[in-house]
Amino acid sequence: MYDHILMFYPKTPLLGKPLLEADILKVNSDALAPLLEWLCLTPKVTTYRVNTLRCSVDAFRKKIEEKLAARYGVKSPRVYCLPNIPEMLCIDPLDSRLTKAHADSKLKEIMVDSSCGAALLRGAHIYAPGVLAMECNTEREELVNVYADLDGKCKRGAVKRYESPHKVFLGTGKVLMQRYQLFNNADKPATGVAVEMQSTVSGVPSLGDLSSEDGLLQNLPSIVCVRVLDPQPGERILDMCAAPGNKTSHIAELIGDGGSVVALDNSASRVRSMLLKLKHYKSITAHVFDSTKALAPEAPSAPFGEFTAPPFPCASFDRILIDAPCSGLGNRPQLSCSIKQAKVLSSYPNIQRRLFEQAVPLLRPGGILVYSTCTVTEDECECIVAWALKKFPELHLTDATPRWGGSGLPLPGFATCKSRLLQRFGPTGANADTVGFFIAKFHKKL
Ligand SMILES: C[S@@+](CC[C@H](N)C(=O)[O-])C[C@H]1O[C@@H](n2cnc3c(N)ncnc32)[C@H](O)[C@@H]1O
Repeated sequence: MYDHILMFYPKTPLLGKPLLEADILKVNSDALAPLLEWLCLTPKVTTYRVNTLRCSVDAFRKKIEEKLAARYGVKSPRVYCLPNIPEMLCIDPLDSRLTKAHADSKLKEIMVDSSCGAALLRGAHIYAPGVLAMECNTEREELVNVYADLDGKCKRGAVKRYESPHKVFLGTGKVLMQRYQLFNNADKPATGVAVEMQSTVSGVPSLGDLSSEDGLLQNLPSIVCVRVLDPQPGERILDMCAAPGNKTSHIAELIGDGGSVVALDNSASRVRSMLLKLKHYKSITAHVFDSTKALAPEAPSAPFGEFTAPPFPCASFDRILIDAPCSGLGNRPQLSCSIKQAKVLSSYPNIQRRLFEQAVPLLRPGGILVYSTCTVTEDECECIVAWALKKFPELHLTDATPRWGGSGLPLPGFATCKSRLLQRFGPTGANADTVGFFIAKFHKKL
């Protein structure tokens, strides 16, 4: 798919860390190399979720099409909906003639860090803090080659061209801020768009983030995840790890803002910004709270209106989402992974299991529990499901539909018919070129 990129492009986000790589898929080790290479590549399709409480999908589609037409004219890519998820809009990549495969030797260079590089491959422009280095005498409006520094060794503000075997060409951009604006004032770091991307090697249109109260730039599996939860009007729904609230708002929209959505997160700053973002939704209440303590086991069960804050009595909720804290290794493109130690990876299953231990009694018999992660490790995905089914005989695994991902990976002692009920977004089996993600759906027996 990327054979037109002749220069260095990473084949693993964990360059030089083979032991960490091996921890990702311990059982399905044959699938590791293609998975790592896939993680380095950019998903081609961009997705927005329309807030259907405020705006019609057609009206939001029109806004996107106008932006695309202003930028790309008749060569604008297609904007379309998918079956089963009418609130989602997809934007195709650009015609391959508009993608930039090679650096132009006549242009100067700028360097960005790998996370900024990943964002621009997905259509972002370059904000001032993302620029690591810009060559001397680079003028405003000048076109430059943009490279990412995968080693993390390029010095901020460097004047000379940065040379490294691990710098990767990402595309060309138009300079909007010069060196003196970017690097000369340590007391007041520059903000705003520093380089407007013109074309990238990924072919994803460089539109920046068009999110507003009417629509949100959101990865396809995150949208599918709330559709799998399938919230219904009037229900009591718990979102145990809610910030920044992107799935919480989707839940509220699907129930027509008529029901009760309780959003918990243990990060006070993240809950503060979530509250600001979600203030227009009547159905949502948010609390700074450690969800591993969300259950009040001794509390007598009570009508829902009688308990307004956590911890909650048993059987308080009709549906629960555990969108768990995880290693985040499903992020794409990952040019270089920030996790350096195996012990960081191995810390997540512990908290994921503790969240489950609270969620199961909090769910009413007959209720629905969805477990999701934005990662690809067996330990945080299929192994957690296998553990939960053993530990909680009252849980019954059900089909995670609508289905856009592939099946779960096989594990010894875990029946294939069960793996097929899971949704894993990876390099194989999925019907969408998107980020890595995992979804499991459980029904609590009556
Ligand atoms: C994957 S993010 C959630 C993303 C969110 N569901 C969304 O779609 O916008 C995981 C969240 O879990 C929160 N978290 C981590 N440990 C937690 C705990 N013990 N209790 C509650 N939230 C926790 C983190 O602060 C983080 O915001």
